[in-house]
Amino acid sequence: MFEVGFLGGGNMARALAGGLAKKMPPEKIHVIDRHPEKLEKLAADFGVTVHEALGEWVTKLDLIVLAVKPQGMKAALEPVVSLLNPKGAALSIAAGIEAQVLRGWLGGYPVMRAMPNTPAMVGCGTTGFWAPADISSDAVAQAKTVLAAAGDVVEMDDEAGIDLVGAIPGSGPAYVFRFMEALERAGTRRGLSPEAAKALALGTVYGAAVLARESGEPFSRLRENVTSKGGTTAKALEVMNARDIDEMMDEAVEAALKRTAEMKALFR
Ligand SMILES: NC(=O)C1=CN([C@@H]2O[C@H](COP(=O)(O)OP(=O)(O)OC[C@H]3O[C@@H](n4cnc5c(N)ncnc54)[C@H](O)[C@@H]3O)[C@@H](O)[C@H]2O)C=CC1
Ligand SMILES: O=C(O)[C@@H]1CCC=N1
Repeated sequence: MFEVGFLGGGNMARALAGGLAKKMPPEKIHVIDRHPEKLEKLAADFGVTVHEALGEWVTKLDLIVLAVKPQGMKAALEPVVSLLNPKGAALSIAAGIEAQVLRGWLGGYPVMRAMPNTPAMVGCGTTGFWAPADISSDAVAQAKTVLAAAGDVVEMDDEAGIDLVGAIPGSGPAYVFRFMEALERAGTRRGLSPEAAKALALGTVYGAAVLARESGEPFSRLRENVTSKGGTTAKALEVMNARDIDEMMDEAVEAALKRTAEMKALFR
């Protein structure tokens, strides 16, 4: 079994390490973070090996997962370079920093990229994964093992696919939560208690998602199943269509992609 280390023990690392701890010996999962309280919680919850400082342990890692915020990545990698296991590889989950750039910061070390999302915290992640052609099959298999422990993994043909994964399932939970907030507000405005409004909005989205997944039907068919001719749903959908929800989502995804391009340019 391989040894994996997470550089950064924040939200996403916690999600991935927590999932992985159920699939492999947790002591083979290492995490370093600047916040001792995050490390204590990771060790207590999952039994993973935690470190407050870099050291010899890094030299034994087969896979190092780069899980700090993009802005702090370059500084975080500098002291790591001299400790890297020459037989290993890196997997970055950071948005907007290209593999080539990371590879440069890591002195030529091989770098794969992934874009997870926060539902990974409950094992329901949707993660995009891409590996350059010169990465060893062992490293690819290890990276996929790490990512698959937190949900579905979709392999991308090229690195640009990672940007799209970022703009759809990566940021997407926030789009859905924003919709849930709006539905909840529509309830409270009409006199529902906050608890009831929250439960109704959550049940709506949860039930719709499970139905879509289990039935495998096209979303349009599922929508039609709800929409009786001349009924209430049709009237509500008329309002949404009049505001052009397709155009709105398209613009939202485009804005996320534009920001990714800006970030990539900043880090080049
Ligand atoms: N939150 C999300 O929905 C998604 C985040 N990502 C990416 O995942 C990465 C991590 O994001 P989050 O987990 O949300 O951030 P976070 O802020 O929760 O975690 C980052 C952690 O890195 C630690 N850290 C920073 N510099 C360090 C250093 N030099 N050495 C050791 N630890 C250090 C911080 O203390 C923090 O705990 C980011 O690059 C982000 O782009 C990717 C997909 C989705
Ligand atoms: O907003 C962000 O930059 C990160 C990347 C995908 C989700 N969160």
